Amino acid sequence: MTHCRMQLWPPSFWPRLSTVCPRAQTSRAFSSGWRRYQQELEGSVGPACQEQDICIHSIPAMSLVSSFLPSHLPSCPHPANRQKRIYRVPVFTAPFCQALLEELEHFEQSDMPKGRPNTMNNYGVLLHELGLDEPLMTPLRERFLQPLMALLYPDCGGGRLDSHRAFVVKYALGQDLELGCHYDNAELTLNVALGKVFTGGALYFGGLFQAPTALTEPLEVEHVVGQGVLHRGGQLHGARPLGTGERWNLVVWLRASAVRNRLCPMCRCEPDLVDDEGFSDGFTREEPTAVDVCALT
Ligand SMILES: O=C(O)CCC(=O)C(=O)O
Ligand SMILES: [Fe+2]
Repeated sequence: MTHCRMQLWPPSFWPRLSTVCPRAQTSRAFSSGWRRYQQELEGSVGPACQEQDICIHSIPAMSLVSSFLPSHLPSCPHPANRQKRIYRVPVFTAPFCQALLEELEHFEQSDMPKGRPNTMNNYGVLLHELGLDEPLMTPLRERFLQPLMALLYPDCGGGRLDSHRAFVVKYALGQDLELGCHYDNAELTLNVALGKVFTGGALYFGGLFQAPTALTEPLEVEHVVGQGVLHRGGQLHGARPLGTGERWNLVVWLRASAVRNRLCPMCRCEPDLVDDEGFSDGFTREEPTAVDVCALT
């Protein structure tokens, strides 16, 4: 893609990153961003990107396949299992996945402070730490996932998604290999395979955790690079052991405060809230409905 309207990293990050990621080793997207940054510093902004550059920061360049657009929805999501309401959808093109993987590896190798993606995975990247939450994940949720989820899961808050926790999980020999059976702190989840080359690691799905059924015959779903698997957060699932190679998947826990404010998806009780920053866990304090006293007679 040719668009490169936004910087890949907040400028304050870049001088440090350039030390840990020598330019020769950076991806085209990063290099073009770096070029642009240098030009801006010098006060002479030249052409933003080369034709072949892939910029992962702006929606037009996200390489989302056109079939993801709502107008194509009826034929787009492929039910991996109708009864379990698990769907497969194309999300990213292969070059986009490649560009994103390169950025993830640069970040992994850098000495930037890093949090764990979640309490279960030890390896991976939080998208907001990479600077990709606002420019990439929020538009992905608002413009692409919301209409899709509203159609597929109206009863789970699919039409009322208002926050997310987005992270990439990484599996490799000597690191995390598999993921035990769990449910997500999410009303709905998108899991997109980014690569690389690997064997094993299939996702498996059981019943809803609210109505546990034994995992005697779980549904196995193989990864396809660029494709996403959609499921309800409460659907019990896990990942089979990696055989060989490295597996990286983008996971977006989608949250609807209108649902979780009443029923916490983890403890199944009404939540007891404490103040926190950012999206936090996706709960909100609902203001009491205002009454227009002037209108009362
Ligand atoms: O390993 C995977 O791709 C699944 C990750 C997952 O289920 C999660 O992080 O909630
Ligand atoms: Fe999960």
